[in-house]
Amino acid sequence: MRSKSKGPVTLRRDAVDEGTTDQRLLDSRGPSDWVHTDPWRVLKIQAEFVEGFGALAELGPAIGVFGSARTPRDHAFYAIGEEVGRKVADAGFAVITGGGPGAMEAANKGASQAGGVSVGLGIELPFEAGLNDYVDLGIDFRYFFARKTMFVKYAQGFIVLPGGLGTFDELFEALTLVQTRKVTSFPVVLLGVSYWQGLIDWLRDTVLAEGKINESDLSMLVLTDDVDQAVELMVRARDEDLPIPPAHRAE
Ligand SMILES: C/C(=C\CNc1ncnc2c1ncn2[C@@H]1O[C@H](COP(=O)(O)O)[C@@H](O)[C@H]1O)CO
Repeated sequence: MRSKSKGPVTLRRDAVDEGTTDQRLLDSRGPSDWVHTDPWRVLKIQAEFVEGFGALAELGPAIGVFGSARTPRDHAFYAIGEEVGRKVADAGFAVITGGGPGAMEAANKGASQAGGVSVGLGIELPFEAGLNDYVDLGIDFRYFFARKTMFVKYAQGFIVLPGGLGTFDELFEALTLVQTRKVTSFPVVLLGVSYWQGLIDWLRDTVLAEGKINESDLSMLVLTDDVDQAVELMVRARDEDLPIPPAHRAE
């Protein structure tokens, strides 16, 4: 009687199939179009989560720093980004950025040169930029949503430098997750009063006034030019588990 075992499964008579699982795995002659299908993509997505969680699980307290990929190295906000990275690292946090150029590079530079943990969560883009030179622990993601999960899972607060669409996306993702209680509250500081004031005014005078957000949503945001104040807020939230003090909230 023909009989075959496949793991816990026993096959007999006509149920017996040809070859072994290993043979099928190692055979390169079959169709390969399945690598372009969604089930295969799901496995790649899973792999990104596994790699990300594996690399960051033991990171310790960390602050996410967002900001424009286009901030030139000779711009004042590049220097401020370096100061943020350095002071956040000096306060005992790892710095997590998008790993790209501009404000991200500045924050990674400050953190790395201060001897801190400088993390970059890069993203595959059509215009290849690669991880900046100051990323000491880098992970490259294919999928934006997997990468964004890493920011909110491993950062305990966010400092947001002036930026464009990518920065807005990351900022509003963080705010939405707090608003919908998908994450417990964390401090969010907008650094650069003159850059961000217009957004705060619009949020208060239009969005809040029209009842599209609550006062508590707006009060999640702290607006300042003072890097020390931004870092102090992160430290207080970590050490004292304090809610954001009302005096620091955006007017
Ligand atoms: C524009 C150029 C490269 C872009 N490279 C990026 N690498 C990593 N992360 C990026 C990149 N661009 C955007 N991001 C993410 O969005 C935020 C900045 O976006 P913005 O539109 O510039 O504000 C940033 O925090 C990243 O996480 C070539 O110079």
